[in-house]
Amino acid sequence: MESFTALCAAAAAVWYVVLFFRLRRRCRMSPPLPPGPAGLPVVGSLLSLPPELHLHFTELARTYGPVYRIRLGRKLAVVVSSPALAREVLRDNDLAMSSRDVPATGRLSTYGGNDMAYSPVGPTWRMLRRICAQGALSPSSLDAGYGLRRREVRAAVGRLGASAGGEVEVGTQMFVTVLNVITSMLWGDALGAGDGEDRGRVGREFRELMGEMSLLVGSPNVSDLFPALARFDLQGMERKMAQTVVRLDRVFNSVIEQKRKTKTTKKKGEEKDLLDHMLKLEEEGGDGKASFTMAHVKALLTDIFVAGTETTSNTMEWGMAEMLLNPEIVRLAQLELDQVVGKDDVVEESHLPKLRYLGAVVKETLRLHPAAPFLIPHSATETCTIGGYTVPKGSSVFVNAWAIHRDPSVWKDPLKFSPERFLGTGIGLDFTGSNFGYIPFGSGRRMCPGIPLAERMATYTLASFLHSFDWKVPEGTKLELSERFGLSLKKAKPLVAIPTPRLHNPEQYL
Ligand code: HEM
Repeated sequence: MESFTALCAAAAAVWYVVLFFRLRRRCRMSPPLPPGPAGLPVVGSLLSLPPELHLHFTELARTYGPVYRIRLGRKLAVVVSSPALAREVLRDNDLAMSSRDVPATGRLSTYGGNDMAYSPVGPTWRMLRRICAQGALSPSSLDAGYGLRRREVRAAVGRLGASAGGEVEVGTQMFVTVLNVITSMLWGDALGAGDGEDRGRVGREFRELMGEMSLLVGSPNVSDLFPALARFDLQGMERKMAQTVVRLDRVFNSVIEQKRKTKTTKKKGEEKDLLDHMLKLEEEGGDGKASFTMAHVKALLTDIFVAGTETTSNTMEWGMAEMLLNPEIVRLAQLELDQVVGKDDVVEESHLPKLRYLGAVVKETLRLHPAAPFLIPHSATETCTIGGYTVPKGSSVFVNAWAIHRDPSVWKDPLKFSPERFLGTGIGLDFTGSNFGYIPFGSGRRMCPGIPLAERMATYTLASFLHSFDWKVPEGTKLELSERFGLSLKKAKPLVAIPTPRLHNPEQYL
């Protein structure tokens, strides 16, 4: 017995020695963690986070370099801020980095993470992307939907024409236009399709709702950083999100009920919208590879609203603000419009490919004001090496597009708003995500599926607003460009401007 005990002790000792050397070798072999602020015990750097997170994360890169780590409660976050490192995350390690943490607020807004943005890569996510890519966002559907976009943009020009000479909140006008285009695309009718005043009211309410959602999803929440405390909802963010979701859910239920009532009256072959397709798929239970439930229907609707409306309308508001600060750019854009469209006609989407200067204005706007400054943060499903450092499995990975787009080693005179930089032959200076110095829509498998719609809507609406009106800021108002951080970066102070008709024929404003 004694010899057996001695044998076990000797075996355990050998095992410990082997384990010790193995671990030491592994530690020597695996690269270190990225550098970063030490932070406090337990909370890490949580208490030093200011509201404008994009500025803070960009500042930290000046101290710790283009890849650094920051501990936020129990969560390790890695922030990358250079094109080469963005490429390593989004292309070289695309699959391992293609997941996302679902924040507690996001779980509520997406009916349990049943949407596209928070689904892990797999059959459900593929089905949701296919519904968009082959459905409402396919080139043929977008071409077929031009009539709806035209109707909404012309209605917006009409509304502005009616308030000509008075002050208008440009962002609200943009938002209502985008919202109505998207609702028409989703379920065939504009939201608040009553008179102009009603539309304005509903649009404002919906904008508040989307703004609230994007702020709640985009802001740090103790529940995510200390999961053990999640049930206390210490910041009240889940409670607020639940209230917002109830309001949105009411809208969805009434539209779905209406759809079901009119389904029987729809003739065979009659144009179907995205909700028709989704409800059919829901009745069938899925595509054979993944199930599709009412939670998926509502979650995908929410995704498209949250990801599609504020991002696009904020981009247009930033574009107008930058132009109003640079009258020469307005002059050049209007000159191009007068040459391509003429003053006796109205802008059509078919003009857009010829509006190269305005296209460059939109690209430059998305460079200086990327709607999603950190993209939608990714999460590592495997331990990876990025920039020579270890990024452990489970880390959140922030690609700081905002910093990359303002990096002086990537862009000449980066803070200057200069559409001309997109007129040359710059390689990959488009929205495909192939040039990692310019990634307003991300890159890789999780990149934005809404690019074709966003590009058309932003350029078409800006073109119509600039072609139809001269714009000025009210007397005594100082136009400035401060930002408010959220899931979508918006202007801290809404842009207020005065439109004056510049076309002679009143019918062009009907
Ligand atoms: C100017 C407008 C827009 C900008 C700047 C923008 C930007 C982005 C970015 C940066 C991402 C994340 C990419 C990543 O994490 O790698 C994203 C994802 C997404 N966007 Fe957009 N977007 C815009 C408009 C739209 C529109 C109009 C729609 C829908 C109609 C849309 C739907 C989505 C969805 C569903 C995702 C999640 C995709 C996934 O995870 O697979 N976006 N967008």
